[in-house]
Amino acid sequence: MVALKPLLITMGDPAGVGPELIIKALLAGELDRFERPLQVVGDAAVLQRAAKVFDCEAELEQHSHQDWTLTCGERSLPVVNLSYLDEEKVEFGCPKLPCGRAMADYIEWAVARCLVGLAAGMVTCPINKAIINQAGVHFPGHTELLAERCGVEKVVMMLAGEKLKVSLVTTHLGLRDVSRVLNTAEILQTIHITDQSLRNQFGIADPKLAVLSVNPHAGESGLFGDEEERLIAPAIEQARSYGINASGPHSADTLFHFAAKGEYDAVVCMYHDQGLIPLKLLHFDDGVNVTLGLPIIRTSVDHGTAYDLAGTGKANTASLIAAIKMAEEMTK
Ligand SMILES: NC(=O)C1=CN([C@@H]2O[C@H](COP(=O)(O)OP(=O)(O)OC[C@H]3O[C@@H](n4cnc5c(N)ncnc54)[C@H](O)[C@@H]3O)[C@@H](O)[C@H]2O)C=CC1
Ligand SMILES: NCC(=O)COP(=O)(O)O
Repeated sequence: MVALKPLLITMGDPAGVGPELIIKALLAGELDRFERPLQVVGDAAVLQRAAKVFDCEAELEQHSHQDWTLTCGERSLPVVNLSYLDEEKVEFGCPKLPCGRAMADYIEWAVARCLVGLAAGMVTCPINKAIINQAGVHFPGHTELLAERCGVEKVVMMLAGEKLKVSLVTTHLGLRDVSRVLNTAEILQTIHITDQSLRNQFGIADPKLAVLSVNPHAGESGLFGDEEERLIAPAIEQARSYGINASGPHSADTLFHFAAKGEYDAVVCMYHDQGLIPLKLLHFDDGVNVTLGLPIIRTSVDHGTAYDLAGTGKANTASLIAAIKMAEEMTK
């Protein structure tokens, strides 16, 4: 039998909840349920320290320069060790510069491994976007970094839960810049990539997409802005001419009520918070962030570093588990 390629889990910010989520999921036996091997990409000593949060002694065994095994109780976890952070520099809940380079290195290693076909996909734990930038890695998030490393011009950030899926035309930028950068071509690409991914990766035969407006009341016939008539409606028209079942521009205030009842397979949103507020209202615990349009599989937790919880063991593992399950589904 051919050995299954591993799914890589990047540890995220060593000062955030990523390390303890991995350990908590491991101790709860959640990671045992996967047939496919999992490999953590991070810092073995930081993971060992995270085990102490759960009063669990974790042993480390080094096999080669990078390959380690972390054993907590009955369970073991292979770790690709990419950093040797000084414990004093990794205080729980206190993001620091040396962690910035380390968390970028975990992502870089994982994406390179996926691109050469040595891993089945990557699941990411949260990073601190400000700190990776301060460390000289100039990307606003995983999504943009991965697009660049994979040589893809347009990818789509989708946040997915059982009741609601949202995909975003614009991602990490200030609200005042949204209208300035919105354009018909990118709206159309977002609709197209969302449609293709729902068909090919989520197994939905004829996805029904709702495309949102950006202004109140869908612009009220131009009284509150003209992006709907000028930019969004032409994109929807073109998408429909390609056979995509897209409608809109819908008023964002009412549309989510119907989408959450199952009337749409996904909602195409114009900016980050437009989609993420309803998504997190419904799926705060178990939502998954998935990057559509990449040549590799990448899913992620839907939340951030949760510094207020780091070191308490209280952070919920449901989003990490859902992200691993989704990545596994996408390999099929
Ligand atoms: N994919 C990624 O790498 C993401 C990274 N971030 C980064 O995270 C940092 C903090 O961002 P915030 O806006 O504070 O969002 P956050 O998600 O870290 O925290 C917001 C609130 O949600 C709670 N929370 C988060 N995850 C939780 C979990 N697993 N279980 C229980 N409660 C949880 C936190 O305790 C906090 O009260 C920022 O630097 C941001 O850039 C934010 C979102 C995604
Ligand atoms: N709020 C979701 C988010 O910002 C995710 O960013 P990324 O690091 O996955 O690009």
